[in-house]
Amino acid sequence: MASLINRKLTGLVAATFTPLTAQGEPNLPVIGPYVDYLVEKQGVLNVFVNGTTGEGVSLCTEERKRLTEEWCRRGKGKLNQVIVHVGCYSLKDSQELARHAAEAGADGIAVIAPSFFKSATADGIRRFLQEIAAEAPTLPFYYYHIPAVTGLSLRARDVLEGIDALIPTFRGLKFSGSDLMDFGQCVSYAKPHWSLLYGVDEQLLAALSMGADGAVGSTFNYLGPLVSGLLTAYGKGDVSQARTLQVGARMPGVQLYCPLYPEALTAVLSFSCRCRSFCAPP
Ligand SMILES: CC(=O)N[C@H](C=O)[C@@H](O)[C@H](O)[C@H](O)CO
Ligand SMILES: CC(=O)C(=O)O
Repeated sequence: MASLINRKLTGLVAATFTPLTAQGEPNLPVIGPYVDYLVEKQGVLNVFVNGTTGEGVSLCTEERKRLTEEWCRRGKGKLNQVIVHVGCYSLKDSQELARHAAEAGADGIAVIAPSFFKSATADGIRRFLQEIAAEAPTLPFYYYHIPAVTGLSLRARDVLEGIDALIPTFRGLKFSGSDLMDFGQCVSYAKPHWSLLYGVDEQLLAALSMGADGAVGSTFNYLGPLVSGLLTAYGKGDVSQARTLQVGARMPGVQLYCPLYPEALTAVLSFSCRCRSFCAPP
């Protein structure tokens, strides 16, 4: 088997939602059917767990660990890659989750920049990421850039500068921003073994044309076949068809402008996986 670190992540990655019970506990029995639903109905073979859509930062580390374990256990032999978001405000919590993800059998980890106390410099962010990545030295590591949520004004390209010297496991970027100039500069700087994954589903086609290797998004939970068609059309050079699929996709328009989106997504998936689930407050 190719070592984890050498497997390039491409194609669609579903940013999974987190099913909770009415008592606010992770609804673990839903994860098995959720995996089957993604594979069989959506044709999506990679997941990004405990991220924005998964409301990871609203969960405690114990809950995140239980979810990680269940996704890794249920995904085994069915999913290609389970990427776990381990970013927290606390460095030590993030390190603990990074170690745990490795033990649980995750295929990679990702970290968002902390955003309450914002690290003013790219160097500060790189060091924060380095201290987490070092705790899981066998796992591919991805930086998760999502400026509209973190409020961080630093360009992703600046964070990438020299990052592989600090983080030998660095394997790419999840870029959830609409600044395609910054994204293009990341593409231009990237090493061939990095994956540049785009995260604003509504303009994926534009990011493909800038060089995206794949995409991580919430809408691939329910628009998998359509977006796979978009990737195929683009791959064949049929931009007209890809555009028809992109603009016809009726994507929700960046979630942040749509405050009820997590609730709506939870409802759709509760229905699809035939179970009732809830979101994390607030
Ligand atoms: C803010 C946010 O959650 N962005 C997601 C990924 O990063 C996207 O997948 C969006 O959910 C998607 O583009 C729908 O607006
Ligand atoms: C879209 C995404 O990557 C997330 O929800 O974390």
